[in-house]
Amino acid sequence: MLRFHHIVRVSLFASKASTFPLTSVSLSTSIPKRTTFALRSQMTSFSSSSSSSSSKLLFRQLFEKESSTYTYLLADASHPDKPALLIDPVDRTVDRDLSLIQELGLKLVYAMNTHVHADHVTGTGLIKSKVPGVKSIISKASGATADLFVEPGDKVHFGDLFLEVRATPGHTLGCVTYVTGDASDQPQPRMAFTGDALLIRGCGRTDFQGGSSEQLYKSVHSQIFTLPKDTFIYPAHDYKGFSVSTVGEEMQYNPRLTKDEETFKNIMANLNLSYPKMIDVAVPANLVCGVQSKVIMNS
Ligand SMILES: N[C@@H](CCC(=O)N[C@@H](CSS)C(=O)NCC(=O)O)C(=O)O
Repeated sequence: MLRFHHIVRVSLFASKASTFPLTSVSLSTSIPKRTTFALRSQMTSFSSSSSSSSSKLLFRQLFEKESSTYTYLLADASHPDKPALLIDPVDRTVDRDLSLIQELGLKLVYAMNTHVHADHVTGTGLIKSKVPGVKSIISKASGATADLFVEPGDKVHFGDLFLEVRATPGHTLGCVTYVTGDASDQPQPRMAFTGDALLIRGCGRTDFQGGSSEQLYKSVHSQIFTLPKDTFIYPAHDYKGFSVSTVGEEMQYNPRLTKDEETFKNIMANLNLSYPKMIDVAVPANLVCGVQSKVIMNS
């Protein structure tokens, strides 16, 4: 048995208000080496034969229908602690998500956001109040408060698995994409949780919260379209009935991002979308990772 230190990030910042004063976060646990990964998505399983015992990614895509938001549950199911994380939880579906986590025998470690959402209140604050010890994570560039801040290149470890952080601003200033690790012992194909930067056959709007069509175009082309073509795309929203795509598919068929930059900017300047109904509630609440959501919703 090897003793591993699961370092979330060597230079990870804890917020001033955090009760988590470490500059690096470690789960020190005895874990075996692994050979096999099983991706429990709707469509894929895979294996790696690089070492001598097994490790499994447990993966669930969850949907919140009022805001058409996807929440993602990932866990290292082969680790004794079954550490898990949620990406982009929604306040309305926190109880559903926590019940599932309990039923699956997982230990929720992180509640993460890809960005400060404008259309719904994050579930992060509620989760923290219901599950002591869970740490909230968001990008430093978001300007939001959280327990832990990530920056481009950081790795978020859960058990033997990890997510890499890529900066994908443009929809908002602080948007990041979380990508499963680039290593032989990590799930293959890789998976990219793109938030609102890249949607399936679409992309996030760029008309508020520091949005910029120029920046979004560069983000997607330099940080997402450079991933292997078989990388799965898992967005934060879908309004058309899609659930998953791939980098190769979006490079070929995305009606906005396949265009040249000038055409893209023109498309984005003429979307004429009305503002999200909840923007005035959601943005202030999400800037504090949803910890005020109950107060705001009840007042
Ligand atoms: N009608 C919805 C908001 C829909 C919307 O604006 N979605 C955003 C992502 S959430 S801020 C977006 O970027 N859409 C891109 C697109 O092309 O639709 C509501 O009122 O909440």
